[in-house]
Amino acid sequence: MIVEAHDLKKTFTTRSRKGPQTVEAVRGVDLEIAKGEIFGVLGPNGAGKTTTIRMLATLITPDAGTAMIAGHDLLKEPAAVRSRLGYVSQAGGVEDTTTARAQVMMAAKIHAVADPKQATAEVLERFDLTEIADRPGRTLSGGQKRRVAIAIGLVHNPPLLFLDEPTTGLDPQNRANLWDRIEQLRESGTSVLLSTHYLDEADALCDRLVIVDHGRVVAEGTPAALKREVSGDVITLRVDDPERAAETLGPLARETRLDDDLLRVYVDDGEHTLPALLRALEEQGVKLSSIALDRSTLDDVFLAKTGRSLRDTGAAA
Ligand SMILES: Nc1ncnc2c1ncn2[C@@H]1O[C@H](COP(=O)(O)OP(=O)(O)OP(=O)(O)O)[C@@H](O)[C@H]1O
Repeated sequence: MIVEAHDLKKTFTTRSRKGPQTVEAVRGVDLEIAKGEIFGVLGPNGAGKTTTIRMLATLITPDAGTAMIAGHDLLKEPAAVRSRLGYVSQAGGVEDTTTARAQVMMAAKIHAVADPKQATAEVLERFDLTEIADRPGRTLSGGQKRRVAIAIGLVHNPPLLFLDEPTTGLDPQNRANLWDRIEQLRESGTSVLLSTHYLDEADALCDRLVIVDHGRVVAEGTPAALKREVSGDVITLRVDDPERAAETLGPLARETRLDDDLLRVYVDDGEHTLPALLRALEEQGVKLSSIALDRSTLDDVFLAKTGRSLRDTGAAA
């Protein structure tokens, strides 16, 4: 394991007009990241993803808990931990006035890289940034800035990279480009801890992930295992009498869930359950206005674990 974190906790206290207010941002998180894997932390806004990553990156001190990172104790050997990881914040951390090259070079010097000039040139080339390397940060596109931020995080060649919501705000093309680059990191042996509120990103990129909500891990596993655990397929129906439909279909399903006027029916094999399900509804005189069959998604996992949809929490999917 390159990261083994146990029972991490962090509470923030802020002053407001009503007096001090406390927010339990992280309430006991366990994480185990194997060498060479892309590990995801998926959750809605405010779930505690950034706080968790910042604790593991030595940027804030946990109130409780322990972690070993690349063989070093987070609390006792923070400098050793810091030298073994790259951290790319949500905002990106690219300055407006300095050139991309100067910013990467500065990071190389801070990390006491043996040949900073050479290491800078190499990492810029690796991220297709050589051509724009001598332009100031403010002239770069969103996608280029994100790549510069990753180059800054990787210039000292750490075995572990933390990416906090790396694709938020990027257009689909730049997002796809960054996904490819993150996958290349895995191929080169770098372990990646990635936070995201995008379901498709977690599903496409992560070897394993945790789903966090309100500062706690609510599910953990490979995307496929998590989806299997919830159920194979989901049949989503809009009907005139959802309660009666749910009662009728209960015996045919692993589980039924009513979400406003949408009825979700979780079954092992949707294709073969569908005819029986339609017959049952017809026999009961329930009128159907729409029906859809989907393979289950990580949102179904989130819904099953928390009782709400990740799409409804304000996080785009
Ligand atoms: N420095 C701080 N002071 C006070 N409260 C904080 C601080 N940092 C985070 N919080 C609160 O802790 C909770 C968790 O925040 P965090 O940024 O870790 O969530 P997140 O999952 O990364 O969310 P997002 O997807 O919006 O970045 C939120 O309620 C947030 O307002």
